[in-house]
Amino acid sequence: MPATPAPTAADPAEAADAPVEAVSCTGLTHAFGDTVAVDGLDLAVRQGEVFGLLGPNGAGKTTAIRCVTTLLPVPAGMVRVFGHDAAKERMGVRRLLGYVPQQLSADSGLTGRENVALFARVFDVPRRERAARVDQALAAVDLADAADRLAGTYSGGMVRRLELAQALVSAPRLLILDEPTIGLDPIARTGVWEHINAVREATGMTVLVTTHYMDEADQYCDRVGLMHRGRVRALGTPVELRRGLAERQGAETLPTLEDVFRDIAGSGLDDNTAGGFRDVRSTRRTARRVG
Ligand SMILES: Nc1ncnc2c1ncn2[C@@H]1O[C@H](COP(=O)(O)OP(=O)(O)OP(=O)(O)O)[C@@H](O)[C@H]1O
Repeated sequence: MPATPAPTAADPAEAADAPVEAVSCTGLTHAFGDTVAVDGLDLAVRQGEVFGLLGPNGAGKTTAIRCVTTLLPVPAGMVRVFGHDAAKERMGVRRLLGYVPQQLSADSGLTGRENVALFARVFDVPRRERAARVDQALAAVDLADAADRLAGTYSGGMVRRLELAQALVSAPRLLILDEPTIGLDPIARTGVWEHINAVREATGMTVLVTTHYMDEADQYCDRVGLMHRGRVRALGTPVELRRGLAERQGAETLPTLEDVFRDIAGSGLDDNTAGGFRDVRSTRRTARRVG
């Protein structure tokens, strides 16, 4: 009796059943003048996962996610969000996502509640649902008690949680966070991640996050892509990547994710990234935001 062939990715039945990826980038390229920030990026983020895009300063992380959010055009290649073409269906894509950029998005002269309500209006949350949705978003990030204080009186961690509430008020299927914990103390960093995870578990939302903090990625991301010079150079769960390096090196103890990155980037880590993966520029931005 002939053996039943194993299904392959080319199997039309399986392809029809396969869930649409939350984010799919194919050959994405974006240049600023002579600087090629993203250079033929291939990336697939699965529905419901927390995916970490890691890499040193200038790797192209922010540029790539700005293409996914439609804030930057897609000059070459293809970007899809839940199957929608980011170049052709910009509004359709925007309705599916919440975005917390590195730059200031909370207004220090408004209360926490007013900040979130503003986003509810901008993102077309139906008028009769708005007050309840604003309350829910504030509660989800533990800011209900501080909701009527001016955001200018918030700590750095509270500001980041407020920005999270702004992104969550439209109930996005995909939450994109650019360096959500940069410049925060360890307790505030943990708080931000716990709130992201709680909302993800409650809603099944997909999370795409950029970070320099390899320890956070190790702890909180289901899968990571290590980006260097405009492309993802290694992809997998944190443990898979760490075990892979241990096998290559014949090491008895499990290396860290930072070791994996150093192995992949090798001598390509230049002066801009000396001293590890701390982002001085972003830290300054955060200092300005919360100062
Ligand atoms: N608006 C811009 N104009 C010109 N060059 C830019 C612009 N934005 C980014 N670049 C350049 O593109 C490259 C990739 O930058 P990008 O901000 O995407 O990297 P990143 O990985 O997010 O870095 P960081 O962690 O420092 O934010 C860098 O060389 C950067 O200087």
